[in-house]
Amino acid sequence: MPKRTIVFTGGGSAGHVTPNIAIIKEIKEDWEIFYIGSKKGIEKELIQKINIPYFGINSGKLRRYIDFENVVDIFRVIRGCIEARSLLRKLKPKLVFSKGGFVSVPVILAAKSLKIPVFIHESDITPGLANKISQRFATKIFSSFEETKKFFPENKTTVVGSPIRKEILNGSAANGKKLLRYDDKSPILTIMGGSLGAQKINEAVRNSLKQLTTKYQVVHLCGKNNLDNKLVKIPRYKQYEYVHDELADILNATDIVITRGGSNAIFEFLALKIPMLIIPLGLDQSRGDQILNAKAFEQKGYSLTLEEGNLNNETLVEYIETVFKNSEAFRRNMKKSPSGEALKILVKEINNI
Ligand SMILES: CC(=O)N[C@H]1[C@@H](OP(=O)(O)OP(=O)(O)OC[C@H]2O[C@@H](n3ccc(=O)[nH]c3=O)[C@H](O)[C@@H]2O)O[C@H](CO)[C@@H](O)[C@@H]1O
Repeated sequence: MPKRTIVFTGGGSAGHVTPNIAIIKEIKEDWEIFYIGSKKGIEKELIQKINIPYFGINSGKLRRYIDFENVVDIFRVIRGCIEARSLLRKLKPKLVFSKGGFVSVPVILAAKSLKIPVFIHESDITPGLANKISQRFATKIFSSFEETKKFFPENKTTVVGSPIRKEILNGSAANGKKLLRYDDKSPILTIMGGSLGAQKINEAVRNSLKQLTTKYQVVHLCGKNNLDNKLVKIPRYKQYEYVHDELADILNATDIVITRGGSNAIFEFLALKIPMLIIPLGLDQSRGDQILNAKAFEQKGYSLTLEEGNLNNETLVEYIETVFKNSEAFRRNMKKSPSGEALKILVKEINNI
């Protein structure tokens, strides 16, 4: 029997791509898979790395306010819709699966116009603008957080959790330590500033390196173009722009983490039971979704939150100390969290279409 065809979309940041990758890896034996993303976004590199045919379309950044760029972007979105429609007519998918991000909007509009069913997944507590627009065209909506349900029509929304790439759960701590050339004696502290890095966290970490490296062996995932060559010789400090296959081993070797409040990252740390200090992106740079993600995790006793407005060298060291002291309690709470079935549920829903 010929394989059915599915088109995935989503991009702009890794958080709108890695859950798609988790699903793609599970269904690739049974489905013909294509990806529609932007021409230059991070999704292009991530998807080509797993050998899935990739189509780049025009897409405009969606903003909540009106300015000249916005007007130009409306034309880009229209061009994107035309391109997506012509691709979908050619590929004839049974389903479009979207993880959100602005590139997904033209794809979903095109799918709707061709009567192709659309599933969307929202990772954050409050929906992003793309998913807010897309929800009315979606056949089914899935979310990571229970709290998200109220933003979507009840009859088509299901809370499933966050689909996590299986390899993340199957890493080896021993291989991670070998890769880092770190020993078993001091705890390993990993810093992940979101897939695009995080300037303010990078600065605070680098200004506190003396204190941090005295106690911890530090791994700093600092984002593209954020390496600091002056620091390469510092003992017990390793920096990477972005890690791919090595991430699973590094995380499995990690004792404690400093992270942005990006939903996928924090659900991965939860699945691996790594105590977190979450420094969410502030309201000046986002709609505040990470602050809510962080609060929800803190309330459940998985993490501590340090708001970016209060971030400096002293508070960073002080808060990380508190997380370290409470690691056992955090781990105990994380062990009680509902087990991650998201991937299994989504694969089943896709196969049942
Ligand atoms: C600035 C911005 O808009 N951030 C949003 C974006 O974050 P961002 O793209 O940072 O998203 P997440 O933290 O959710 O996910 C990052 C993903 O990248 C992976 N990773 C990261 C670093 C690395 O070196 N290797 C690697 O594989 C992580 O394992 C994770 O799977 O999408 C999230 C999910 O909608 C939102 O919660 C964030 O608010």
